Amino acid sequence: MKIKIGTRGSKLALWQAYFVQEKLVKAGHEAEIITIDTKGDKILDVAISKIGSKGVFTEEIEEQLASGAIDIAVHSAKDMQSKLPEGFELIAFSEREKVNDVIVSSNTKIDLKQPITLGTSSTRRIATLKHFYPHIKTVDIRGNLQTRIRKMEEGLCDAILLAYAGVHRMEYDDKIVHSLSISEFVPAVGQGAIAIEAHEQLSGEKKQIVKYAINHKNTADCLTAERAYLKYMDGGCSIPVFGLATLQGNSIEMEAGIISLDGKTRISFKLTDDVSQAENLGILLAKQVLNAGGDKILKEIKQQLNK
Ligand SMILES: NCc1[nH]cc(CCC(=O)O)c1CC(=O)O
Repeated sequence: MKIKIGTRGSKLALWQAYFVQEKLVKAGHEAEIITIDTKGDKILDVAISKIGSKGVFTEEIEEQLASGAIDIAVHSAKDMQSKLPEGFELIAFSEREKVNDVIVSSNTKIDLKQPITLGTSSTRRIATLKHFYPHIKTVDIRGNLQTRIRKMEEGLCDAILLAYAGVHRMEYDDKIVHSLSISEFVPAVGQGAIAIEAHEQLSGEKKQIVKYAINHKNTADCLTAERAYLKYMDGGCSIPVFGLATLQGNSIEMEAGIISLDGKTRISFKLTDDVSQAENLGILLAKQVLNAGGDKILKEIKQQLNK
């Protein structure tokens, strides 16, 4: 069976598409990669949070899924909205990479205790820095990893704050000067995992092939909890919420929360349950976070981002 894989054309997106292609080929199938340009790839001079996060990297790809021009689309799970448009679903998640954030720099002496300037466009990272490292300045930085590193070396900032997964996949491990702790920088929902999106019209046979070749059950269970949290919080990737689930045997533990944009208020809870309750766990955490003042933070953030 031949599977047509759609992907954005960025280096990281292509790495992920080749990774999926290789798994399908190893499972005995043919797999072709088709690259698709999206709004998010074309608009490079505006912070994503200001374009409006809704589907900037997915709209054009979903058109191709709906028409059947491609069978599946490969995405970073982190970039996927919590509510997909009608007719689309995530049918598999690959085994997750290390989930932490890292500091990348050409200067090995970067010291987080100093008042340095870090490049990042993520509201979660900016708010987390304001909370734990208020003396650090941040500057908006866009573009792929290669572009960001060039901007840093040209003097825009001292270092960049990124997900380990992307840095590692792009083979920039030697520029990592710090690994950030996941107790302070709790990652974004889905960080480090690759998601496979399909349209409901995809044949059952192709869906099975893809699930069998790609899906990693532990990762999928964790992502079920995390994405239920994100959905209940009504958040996309531009809201400073975080959520990380981990599995130990049949027990799933999840930490989730939200930080106000000024970094002053950080709400976080941890819960554990049986893995069969993954979705409920995410919803329960969202209810706790909202009740503890997360609802107010969310409202403020939505007002600020809409300005
Ligand atoms: N927000 C963009 C994005 N989407 C996925 C990754 C890296 C791979 C991953 O986290 O799964 C990145 C870059 C980053 O946040 O540093």
